[in-house]
Amino acid sequence: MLAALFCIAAVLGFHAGDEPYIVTLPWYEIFSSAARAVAGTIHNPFGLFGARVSVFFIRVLLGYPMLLPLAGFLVLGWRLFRTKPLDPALLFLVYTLLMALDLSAMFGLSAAPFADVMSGTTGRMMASFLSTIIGYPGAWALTTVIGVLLTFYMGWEFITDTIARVSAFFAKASATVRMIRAERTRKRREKEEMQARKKAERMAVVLEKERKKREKKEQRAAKSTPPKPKAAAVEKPVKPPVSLRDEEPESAPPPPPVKLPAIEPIVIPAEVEEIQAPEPAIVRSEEGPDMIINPGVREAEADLDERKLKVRTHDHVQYRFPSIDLLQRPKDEDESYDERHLAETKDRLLEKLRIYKIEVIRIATTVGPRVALFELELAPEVKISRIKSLENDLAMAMASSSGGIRIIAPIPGKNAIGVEIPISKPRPVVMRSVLQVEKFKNNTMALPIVLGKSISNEVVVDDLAAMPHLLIAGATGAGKSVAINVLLTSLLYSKKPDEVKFVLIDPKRVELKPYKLLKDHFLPKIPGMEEQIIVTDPQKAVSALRSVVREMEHRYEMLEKCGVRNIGEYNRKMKDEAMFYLVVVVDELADLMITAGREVEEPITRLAQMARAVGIHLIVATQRPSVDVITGIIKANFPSRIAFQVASKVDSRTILDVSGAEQLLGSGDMLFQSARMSKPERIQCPFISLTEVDAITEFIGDQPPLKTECILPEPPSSNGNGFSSGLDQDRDRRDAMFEEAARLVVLHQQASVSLLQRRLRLGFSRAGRVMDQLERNGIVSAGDGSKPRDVLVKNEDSLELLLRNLD
Ligand SMILES: Nc1ncnc2c1ncn2[C@@H]1O[C@H](COP(=O)(O)OP(=O)(O)OP(=O)(O)O)[C@@H](O)[C@H]1O
Repeated sequence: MLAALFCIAAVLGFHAGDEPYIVTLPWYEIFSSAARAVAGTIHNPFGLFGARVSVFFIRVLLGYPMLLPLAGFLVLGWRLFRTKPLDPALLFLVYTLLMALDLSAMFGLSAAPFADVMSGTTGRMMASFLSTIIGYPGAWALTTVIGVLLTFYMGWEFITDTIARVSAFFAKASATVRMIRAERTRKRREKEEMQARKKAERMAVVLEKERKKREKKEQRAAKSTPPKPKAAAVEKPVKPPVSLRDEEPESAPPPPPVKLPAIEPIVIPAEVEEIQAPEPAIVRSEEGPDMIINPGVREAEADLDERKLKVRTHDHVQYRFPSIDLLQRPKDEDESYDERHLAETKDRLLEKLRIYKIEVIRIATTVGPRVALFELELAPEVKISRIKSLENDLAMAMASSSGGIRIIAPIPGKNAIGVEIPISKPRPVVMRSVLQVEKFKNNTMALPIVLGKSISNEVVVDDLAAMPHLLIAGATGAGKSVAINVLLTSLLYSKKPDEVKFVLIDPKRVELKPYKLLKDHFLPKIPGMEEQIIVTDPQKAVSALRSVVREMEHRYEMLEKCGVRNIGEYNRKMKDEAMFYLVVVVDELADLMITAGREVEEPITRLAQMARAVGIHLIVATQRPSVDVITGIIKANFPSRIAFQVASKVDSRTILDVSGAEQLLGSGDMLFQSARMSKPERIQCPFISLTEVDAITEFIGDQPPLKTECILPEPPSSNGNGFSSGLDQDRDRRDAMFEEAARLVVLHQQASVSLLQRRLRLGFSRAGRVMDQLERNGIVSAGDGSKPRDVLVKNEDSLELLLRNLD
């Protein structure tokens, strides 16, 4: 590589002025005293030797086209240095050599002034030979055709690949710059919003002070008015116009007019005037405090198609990520809200609170995709416990025919209550809009999944690997299947087929059908159930789950051997033998629990308890949120849960431990609870249609399959639960590829899982198992972290003897 680099630099440093000295200086005299005498006059930056090399390449060989094969050598050296497979680099080297010959012959045919440095003696000789035999036009035609054919058949892939890499590099760089800019804008906007909010608060205080001052003046004025004997009622102080404490019964007669001193105009400080800027909007109110409408989060958008779409898998298959254009654009991008409806709702809320004698000093609202959250800050003397006891009454009092009202009392850490109320003009959330954000495009999560949009319109993206398992429950038709499609689609848009695999269990037989098309890319095979790409039979589902448990046990052994604690560390250490993540999706746990009960609960619990560290994660959905399906033990091991609309408070408690899901609106309106959240968060799940799912799966299914098959371990027989005993049986049973693998490692005297993967086209797990069997049978040494194993059998004869004895 260094030699190629030096030659390229020397050729680029070629200077015609050096020629007279060099032609008289043969190679063997380069270190002589005569050479030293001319050294001072050499122009080439690499001295005498550089000049000698450049003259040789340019004058004697092929001229400047020699740079092409030199670049070919450079690529070859680089791949050697990185210990990567050499086949593509060798092909490129042959291509560059042939192209250099062809180009220098072409330049040899031309009469251009620079033709001599572009063709060299060899090029000119080829040109004169060709023109003598087939004439000038014939020679031109032949060299052109050869050049085109060579490029088309040998160099095209490399050229397009290089262009793609370069453009991906620039796209990444520009995305980073855009992200930094967006981040700065976001921070600035946040700061402005914070300032505006503070100003609004200050304004509220100023207004409150002015109001109190006015009240006092009015009271003083009323007192100083001489009493009129026949009009005792007028002695009553005038009630302040704005207060929730204003508890005068509606039937009371209006106070008679009193001549009040002229009210001083309220001087609004300059800074308060600024608040009337559009963000945040303020809804003025004649009764009760003004309402601030929070602007909500504006997500930084990003074009997902600008990332590198064409990638290579570990087994060197080209894979293309699905384009964002397979997803439909939102029909209506109108982000406006109905301010009148908000003001009316706020008035209704205050009216109800007034009945309970609760004073509100500040109101703010955030308008989400389907509901608005009203945050009501209470006067300091109002006790939170009182609010808690009123929670149900308030919900009933505000109840609308469509439901959807949820009370959060108190909002964690605040003396405020939150009331979520459906808005009159819902804003649909579609899959495309939640994927086209910086947050998703530039995420560094192991398994990024989009959950939807929060009430503040923030796109919620979480890492399934950190969750580490997800339970989804809700009544039929509430949006579970759409949510599962959303989760799987998020992973398909961000992960390559060698990074993640799915085991799909669908007792309902219809929901996950479209994913059949992913069989050559994302779905591993399970021995004994090859015909069931998506597992639909409950008994087979048990076997599939047991097979995953085996895989988990096997992965633990691999981590132990490598001396690491989790998949992240393992993949960092064993880059070429990285483990893929495995996501197990069960759509309808109830159907499985009814037919297989304990048999299914056991592997699910085992996986939920242990599989996190080895990159196996569960997504389990059910439409029956009852305790016989979501048992205590399952619940305890699924700290992250999603509840869609359910029929009763009891169901909501079964899923989330709190009520609230019974008040949801359906159609993707959900509550998400994770281990790190104190209260569930309301999120609108994006919508993705079956047509879109079909388009994505067809797009992936049409691509060339991976070379290595991914096969999970054979599940233990269904008699008894013997997971660990199954492991011992597996030790005794040798893989069908065992002998072939043994011959391969002995022939190459090299033992690595990636060699078995590549040469025998085995999946990662299976290759790992075969390697373990080779170790147990004394063919290779035990693995020691990242150090390669030794091959203990030194020749093929000894191996054949050993194999015969094994049988
Ligand atoms: N996120 C969403 N946005 C808009 N509409 C939705 C959303 N999710 C679901 N829907 C609507 O609700 C319908 C039913 O959704 P889905 O099939 O996901 O329900 P489900 O909970 O899986 O029902 P089941 O348990 O019967 O399979 C969808 O066809 C769609 O019209």
